[in-house]
Amino acid sequence: MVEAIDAPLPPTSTTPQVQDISLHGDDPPPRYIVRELPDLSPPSTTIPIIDLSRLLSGDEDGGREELGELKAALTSWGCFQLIGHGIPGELLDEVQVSAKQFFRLPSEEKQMCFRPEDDVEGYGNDPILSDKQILDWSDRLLLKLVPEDTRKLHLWPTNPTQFREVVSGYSDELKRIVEALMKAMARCVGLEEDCFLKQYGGKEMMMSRFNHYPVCPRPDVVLGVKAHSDGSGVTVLLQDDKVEGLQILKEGRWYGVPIIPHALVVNVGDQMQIMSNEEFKSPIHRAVVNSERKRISLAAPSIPHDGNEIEPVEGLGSEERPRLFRKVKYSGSIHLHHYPSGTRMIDDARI
Ligand SMILES: O=C(O)CCC(=O)C(=O)O
Ligand SMILES: [Fe+2]
Repeated sequence: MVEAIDAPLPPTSTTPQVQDISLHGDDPPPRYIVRELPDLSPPSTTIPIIDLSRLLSGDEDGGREELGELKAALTSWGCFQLIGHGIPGELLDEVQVSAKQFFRLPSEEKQMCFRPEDDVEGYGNDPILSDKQILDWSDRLLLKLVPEDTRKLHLWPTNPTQFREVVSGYSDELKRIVEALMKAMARCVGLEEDCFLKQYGGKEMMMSRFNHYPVCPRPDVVLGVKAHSDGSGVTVLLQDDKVEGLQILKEGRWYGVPIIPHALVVNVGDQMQIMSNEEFKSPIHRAVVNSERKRISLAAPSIPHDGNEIEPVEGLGSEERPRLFRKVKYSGSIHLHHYPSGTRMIDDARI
């Protein structure tokens, strides 16, 4: 993780896109060299696999068994591979292809999507908040998906032409899945199924972060995304269908997460760790890069509406396990402040 930052500086647009640095095949500039060198081939692990269609089969044996598996996954790894989610494989393939086509365009053609100086949405590299910050070897396109009427469509790619339709279709599917998962997460620890969703106040937000990791001649000294936990309630990640790179930290060791075709990687975020009084873990994870093949991923964090207050739900604290967090007001800018410095908003919320 990077060192704590000093007072934040305004983002600057003068740093080149990683894609452009990568085109020349030069070694990464010093700003990208991490202090803690990544292990490029850690043990691969089968993180738990959860079947959503079984989870939704109610009180039948399969449903109950799957709820037990879900609880085990959330309390141990804080993440799992989701299968049986009902999203057609062709749609997932189209999302991958559309993202790859967009990233492949030369910088001039992505101009209309460039992140404005005063915004977090749009296309750009790791936002720079401090001179000391070590930069991620990735470019990203950040777009709000939900609420639909707050989408900044002027930053959404028009090339490739199918991008908007495909991503909107995927967003509708994600909304359905996230709602079903939030309810199942409550049920698996014996709570009212709406208890987590209620804290979203009916005004949830879902972002999309398209990550592009260009090839790097020195993957051993950079990170695509530095070690972090997500600031979300839950995040649904569509991994590249061919190139691995996601790693998860468990009990002090990094594990590589293998690709399961058309499965989605779901992880608990800090908000859910707070709401569940730390029953569920928000895992530390990172992405490594590759000297031969570029990689993409699409993370969709689902978060309470800016300004919503969240706290551990009633029924999870006990004498042995007192309430661990105070009530906190969530704001997207809190997470953005913490991410570059490698610190966690969740630690500020601890009692
Ligand atoms: O690319 C990946 O596999 C991980 C991306 C990620 O963790 C994120 O965007 O929050
Ligand atoms: Fe993440």
